[in-house]
Amino acid sequence: MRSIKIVSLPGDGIGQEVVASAVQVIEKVAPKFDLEISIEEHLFGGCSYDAHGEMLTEETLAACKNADAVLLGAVGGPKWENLPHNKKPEAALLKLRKELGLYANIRPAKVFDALADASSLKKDIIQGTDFVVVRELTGGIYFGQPRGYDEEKGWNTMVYEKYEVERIARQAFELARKRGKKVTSIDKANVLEVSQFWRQIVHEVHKDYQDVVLNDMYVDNAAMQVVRNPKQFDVIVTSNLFGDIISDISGMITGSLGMLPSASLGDKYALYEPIHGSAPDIAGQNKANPLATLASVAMMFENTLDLPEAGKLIYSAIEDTLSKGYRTGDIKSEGCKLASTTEMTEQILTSLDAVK
Ligand SMILES: NC(=O)c1ccc[n+]([C@@H]2O[C@H](COP(=O)([O-])OP(=O)(O)OC[C@H]3O[C@@H](n4cnc5c(N)ncnc54)[C@H](O)[C@@H]3O)[C@@H](O)[C@H]2O)c1
Ligand SMILES: CC(C)[C@H](C(=O)O)[C@@H](O)C(=O)O
Ligand SMILES: [Mg+2]
Repeated sequence: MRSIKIVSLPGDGIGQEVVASAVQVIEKVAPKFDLEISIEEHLFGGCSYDAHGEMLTEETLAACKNADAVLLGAVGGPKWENLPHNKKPEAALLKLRKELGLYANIRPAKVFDALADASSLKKDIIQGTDFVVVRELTGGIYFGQPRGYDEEKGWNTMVYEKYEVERIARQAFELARKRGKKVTSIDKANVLEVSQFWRQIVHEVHKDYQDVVLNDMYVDNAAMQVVRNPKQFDVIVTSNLFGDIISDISGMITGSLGMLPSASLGDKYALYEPIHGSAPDIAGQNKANPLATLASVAMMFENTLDLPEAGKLIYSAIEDTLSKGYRTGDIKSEGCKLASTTEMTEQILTSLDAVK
């Protein structure tokens, strides 16, 4: 039996609810693949601040560095919104990503067949959509210096070093090789020098991947193209801020933000998290869609634990549950069986035993 240690960071708001669901699924799947998984929960974000006066304690950080993989819910919420900028839960999330060197954020946007009518967009536009946003996660305007604001002005700096663009471009080309062999690099090279630089480096890296088609797209057009014709995309590679925005837009394709998982990968560590936030508007009401987090767990089994079959099993259970008509409120449609977070989880657990 293989022993695996996972650190879970439920965080704030619905983070607590969706990670509770994920823990049950991990515990159900692990024995099927001869895994002994220990899940160690730590405080992170606003809840950690309330308990310890710090959003990310040294202890939590050390635990993450000592784990095979980290599973995160979400952080933030109105309670901590008025703290100084660098003390907010969101700043702690950036610190965690930086400390763990998680430069590649892989955000798949795949439309489940059963949900082709959950989006307000036309079914023939979204059905069959399957692309991945490869978002640079530890650089760009999120981290550039100088940054700050005073009474007269506010400022941030968007910087990319050559090695940062090279390594994220390689991730995207490697991924495209395993998929549809097409990369779209999204930038704002018509205005920003940093984007011109980005484009130049991506094209240099492309010389090593001539079997993959590369095209460039400006971010404003890309935002429109993602909802106009999402099937044109295979792998999207882009900077930290543009990737944040483009991936949330994908929520319109998949039916909800609650359907979008992610893997944040570096050379040493891996963290898995849904792309959505703590959803204060529905927190504590047992309404959150756990499927983005469960799909993140599937990615964890596929990547870090090298068990693609376990990942597939979770995806099949999601497909099965959706095809039986179970839906949380965010993806509900006429005639569906409206389910709470816990009911959805129970259905997934049942499906995990039923599907192959
Ligand atoms: N990774 C993270 O920890 C993360 C990501 C995004 C936002 N945030 C933080 O979360 C807080 C709230 O941010 P926001 O409201 O802009 O974005 P959000 O993603 O929390 O919510 C946006 C909308 O989507 C809905 N939604 C999101 N996830 C859902 C789910 N799983 N099931 C059903 N509905 C879901 C919410 O109810 C809300 O209406 C902020 O403090 C923000 O900074 C954290
Ligand atoms: C909360 C925030 C710092 C974060 C980001 O912008 O990266 C979130 O929006 C995300 O997409 O994970
Ligand atoms: Mg975001």
